[in-house]
Amino acid sequence: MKVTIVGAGNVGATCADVIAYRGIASEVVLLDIKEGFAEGKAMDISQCKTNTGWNTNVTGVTNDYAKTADSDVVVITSGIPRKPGMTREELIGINAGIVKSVAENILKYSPNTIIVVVSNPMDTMTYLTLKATGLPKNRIIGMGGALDSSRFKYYLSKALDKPANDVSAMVIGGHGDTTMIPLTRLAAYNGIPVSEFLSQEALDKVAADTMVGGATLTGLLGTSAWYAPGASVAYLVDSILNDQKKMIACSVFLEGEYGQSDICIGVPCIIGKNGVEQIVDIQLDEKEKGLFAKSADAVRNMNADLKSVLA
Ligand SMILES: NC(=O)C1=CN([C@@H]2O[C@H](COP(=O)(O)OP(=O)(O)OC[C@H]3O[C@@H](n4cnc5c(N)ncnc54)[C@H](O)[C@@H]3O)[C@@H](O)[C@H]2O)C=CC1
Ligand SMILES: O=C([O-])CC(=O)C(=O)O
Repeated sequence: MKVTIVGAGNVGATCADVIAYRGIASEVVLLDIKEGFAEGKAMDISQCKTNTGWNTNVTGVTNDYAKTADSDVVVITSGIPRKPGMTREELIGINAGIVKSVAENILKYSPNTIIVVVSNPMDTMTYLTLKATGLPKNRIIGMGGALDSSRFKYYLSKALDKPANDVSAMVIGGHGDTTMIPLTRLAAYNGIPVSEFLSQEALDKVAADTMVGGATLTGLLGTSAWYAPGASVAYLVDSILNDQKKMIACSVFLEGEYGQSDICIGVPCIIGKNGVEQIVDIQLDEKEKGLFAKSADAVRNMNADLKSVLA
């Protein structure tokens, strides 16, 4: 199984590293526009092989799409990250052009691939990729919910003072500081609702911390996060390549689900060898429905800025 990762920066290289050492794919190609950069990252990652015991073939190329031919999955992480004080939405001006041209180049050599979009603003970049390529909706997946849900579980585990892997929880909606919807009502500690253990005030703080999880890290690091983002992409790619049919919150094209159409936004999906195999359309309560509609409005407003790129 072959995975191409476009953009060998912080997120792309981390994703390649996790895919390699976990043996998720047999071949990983890193592609970057910066001369020699992807080659260097691939070499550095490959020199881990003998001390960490894995065999994935990791190579790097400078803008040579021929080397990405016949990829089963392509991950797009190319573009700029935000700096402290910025929103993800402010990246659209530069990233839209990059994502569109990358998606078009990829399809020349991998017409049957499944594309995972990571570059921000991710929901809008996912919509752009779908519209620009005309690919069937099951083959375009935006990664955001897997990461946001892992942050939600992290903050819940801190509040509970219990292991994160004993917590089950999901974030849906847009991948933005104000558009994420942590589904607190459905979060559980070993099957028991977290409201049995935490006050409403504590739960509200967990949800608020989750929503600004990326901004908090950007403030601390000076650029946006990469370890959890890279691992979250690898988790999603694993479910596709190894047909695991995991339920993962992903940004996908909606046609009536959750009362929305003509938009890519985070909802629970079954992810397998065909990409998005099912959108899990659960019943939200009235408050959650309102939040989802508001989140969709914000994402749709952002999509309107794509007019010139899609013309
Ligand atoms: N969806 C999500 O959950 C997350 C999204 N992101 C987003 O992912 C993107 C990448 O973030 P980082 O890896 O931290 O940035 P980075 O700056 O470390 O890496 C980006 C790489 O893209 C390359 N690049 C730029 N234009 C290119 C092109 N036309 N073709 C090929 N490569 C190109 C750059 O040379 C650079 O190496 C950002 O837009 C960031 O906001 C980051 C974390 C999580
Ligand atoms: O915060 C950012 O800009 C990068 C990102 O999407 C995340 O880490 O959630």
